[in-house]
Amino acid sequence: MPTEHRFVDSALAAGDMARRIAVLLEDAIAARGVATIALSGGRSPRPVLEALSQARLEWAKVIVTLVDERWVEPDHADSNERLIRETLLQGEAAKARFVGMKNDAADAYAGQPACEAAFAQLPWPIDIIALGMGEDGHTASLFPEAKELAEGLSTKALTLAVTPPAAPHQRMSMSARAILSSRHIFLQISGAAKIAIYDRALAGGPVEELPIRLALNQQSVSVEVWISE
Ligand SMILES: O=C(O)[C@H](O)[C@@H](O)[C@H](O)[C@H](O)COP(=O)(O)O
Repeated sequence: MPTEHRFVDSALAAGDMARRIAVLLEDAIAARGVATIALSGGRSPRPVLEALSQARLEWAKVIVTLVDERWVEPDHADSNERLIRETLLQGEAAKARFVGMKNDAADAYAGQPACEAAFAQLPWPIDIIALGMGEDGHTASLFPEAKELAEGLSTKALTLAVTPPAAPHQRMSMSARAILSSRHIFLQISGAAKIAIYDRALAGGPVEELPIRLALNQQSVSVEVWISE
């Protein structure tokens, strides 16, 4: 059962999540000399990333990477790398090392081997994996109707290319194996529609129906959820 942090206001939830991330990054640096965090894209993370960017940490000892990426140039409006650079990697936090997913390959499928090689160099397990969730129950870029979903849930690889059934752009995504190769999973849930899907996911059922279940219905990695109306 995940640890839930409930707030009436998403801004308060974002500030609390950022503070908790900063504490765990500090603990990781104290314990191992380095801290790693993998971040999701989309709209929800922005206030968390802006708040985290203000944290007083030894940022040069932090590695920041992505849970997934849209296969677009890093200056594209939909790029998760662009989101991270614009919000988190500012000021002192710009000293962190960023390991992105997008490379020069023409498409995500051609780009996957180089991305996999780069991810294999990260110091696993990742200290914190920050997930979002769509209203279809997807997380990372593991979409319920994607043809690569079964691969994403079963592969030993850390990354895979995905063509979302409805969302724009090919994606590079962490696999379920990569997401569960972590010390802490954080999940942001906001709004009634997502809360209903979250509750349904918790009630159990096939992970293929609601891929967020890969994180919620397991006991090996601690899961904390920030829930706001
Ligand atoms: O690249 C992405 O879009 C994310 O990694 C994706 O999995 C996101 O977390 C959900 O789609 C929720 O997105 P919102 O926060 O915008 O609702």
